[in-house]
Amino acid sequence: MAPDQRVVKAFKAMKALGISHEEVKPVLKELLRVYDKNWEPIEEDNYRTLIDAYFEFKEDERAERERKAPVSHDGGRRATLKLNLADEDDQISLTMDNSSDDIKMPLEVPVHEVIEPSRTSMRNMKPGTNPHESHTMLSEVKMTSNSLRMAVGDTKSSSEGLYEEPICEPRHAYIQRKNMHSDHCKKEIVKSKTENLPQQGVAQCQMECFHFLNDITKGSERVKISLIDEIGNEDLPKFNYIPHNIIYQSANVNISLARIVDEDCCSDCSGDCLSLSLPCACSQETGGEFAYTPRGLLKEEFLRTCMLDPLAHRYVYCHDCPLERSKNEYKPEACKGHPVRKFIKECWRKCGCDMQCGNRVVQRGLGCKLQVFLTREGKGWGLRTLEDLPMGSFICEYVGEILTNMELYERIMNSGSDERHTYPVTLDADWGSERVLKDEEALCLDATYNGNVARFINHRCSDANLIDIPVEVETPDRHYYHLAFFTTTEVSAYEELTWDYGIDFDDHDHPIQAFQCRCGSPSCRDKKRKGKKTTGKRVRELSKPIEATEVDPHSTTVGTTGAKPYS
Ligand SMILES: C[S@@+](CC[C@H](N)C(=O)[O-])C[C@H]1O[C@@H](n2cnc3c(N)ncnc32)[C@H](O)[C@@H]1O
Repeated sequence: MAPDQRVVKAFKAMKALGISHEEVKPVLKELLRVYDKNWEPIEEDNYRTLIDAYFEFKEDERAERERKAPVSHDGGRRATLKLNLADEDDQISLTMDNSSDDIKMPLEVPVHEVIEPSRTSMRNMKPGTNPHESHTMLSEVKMTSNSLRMAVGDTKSSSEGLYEEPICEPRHAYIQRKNMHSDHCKKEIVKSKTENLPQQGVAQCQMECFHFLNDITKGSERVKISLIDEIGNEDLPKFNYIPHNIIYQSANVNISLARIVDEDCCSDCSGDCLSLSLPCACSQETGGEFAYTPRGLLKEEFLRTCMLDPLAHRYVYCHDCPLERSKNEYKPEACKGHPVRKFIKECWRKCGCDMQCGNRVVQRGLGCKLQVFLTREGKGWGLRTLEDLPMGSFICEYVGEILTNMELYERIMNSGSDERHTYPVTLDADWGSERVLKDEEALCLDATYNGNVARFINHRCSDANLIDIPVEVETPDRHYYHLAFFTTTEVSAYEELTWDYGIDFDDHDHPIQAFQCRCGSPSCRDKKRKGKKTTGKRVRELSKPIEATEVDPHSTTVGTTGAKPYS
């Protein structure tokens, strides 16, 4: 029988990646079965689906081997197979003569369509580098993650409708290193993906980038987020991607329907609450008007109020501050103050409207095309948009482990001094209205070990293009809320997304050491330390602790947009 040219082409594309057709065959067969013999989704994007499926199959095979091994380090089963390749029945037959490797390729396969190995990555390999280094690096993270998996609202937002997969189970990033030459010279194959790159840039990227990961989210978000290193000399980030916050241990987060009273939701609504002539109960938090426009953007007026100069915020001062307690349980210092912040309240599960309701923006998850990239200014990895964004666009939430401040303090104290910490955020936007908070109610988010894409957002003093806003998504309890990033201005494609962490570079008492700021802002607050060795600690803090419940802090020194990292 004459070979099916589509099969031949698919094998050829995979062979260019060093994958033999014997290895590809079962994967292709299963894909054809899943897609009901429809080749289009398989051929799309230079066989992207096939490549993904192949690596996933390999990964799962490896996991299965590990599972069957007598000693298992991760103590449990790994991700279930996306494709059921164990099924030996040949439901789809591939009309390809696989007795020979010498496939007669159709001439029309354009060379540039084949995903090629990176040519420059060799230069980047240090002597003695383990060819599976990046693979291992990401595996290591996996082993620590399971014990922390008490998910809060941990459901997968989207899976393109094809497969069900456990969202928190880590999967290897799509980067493979292989021995390519008989002289054992190690050469890296970067399985580049085209999705987030302009077409003409794809081939260039494949030639020139040192690392390219197709999707750091492991399929757990609605959109893929790639990672690209065009510079070299930086290890791949070590962390476990989670799309939703996870309780680490002691945090008290009560997400029960019983907590939501009828007045706090719109059970009588249906469809889209934004289309109502009279806004429903869910708009009360924002003064009887929804915070979002029908296009899903934050209303300019609301945004401007949130962007007020930090000095214009009202501050509350606790009588018994949990933050100070976490630093010194027996002799806590006086409260340094917490800004009173505006909240967005989205419709929640008891509401009658549907998921497409315009008042459900943050809870629908990521929607923009984003990319993690290695910055040229020496800030490490950063986050950029791959599309033009209007002002008020929702970017992502800050997702991490929910810790009590006590737990965070201990974690920081126990971590090595050379460990790069992402900046945790304290969820103190409404501490003033609560009674004295118990330790398990004084919470923060830490994305250092488990987090989402927000952990890559770098700091920029004063004129950052993102702002973080507290959002009630599923509980009226204000000691736990979501923190969402929105653009404060129009942002062009390929611009870095930044956020003002609220660092006081003069604070030397904070447990997390400050970095030397390379934000490049004309209003950089770290100017005086430029060129000096950094020894200071970071944090936003007020200089004037007052033992009162609520104070106007105009006379205090503050450097924050509000939701500051641990302070
Ligand atoms: C939340 S992480 C951001 C992602 C980080 N760049 C990375 O590679 O994972 C915070 C860390 O990024 C670096 N960073 C962020 N903003 C910076 C800035 N403006 N200047 C220098 N380093 C910065 C610091 O090392 C800081 O500890």
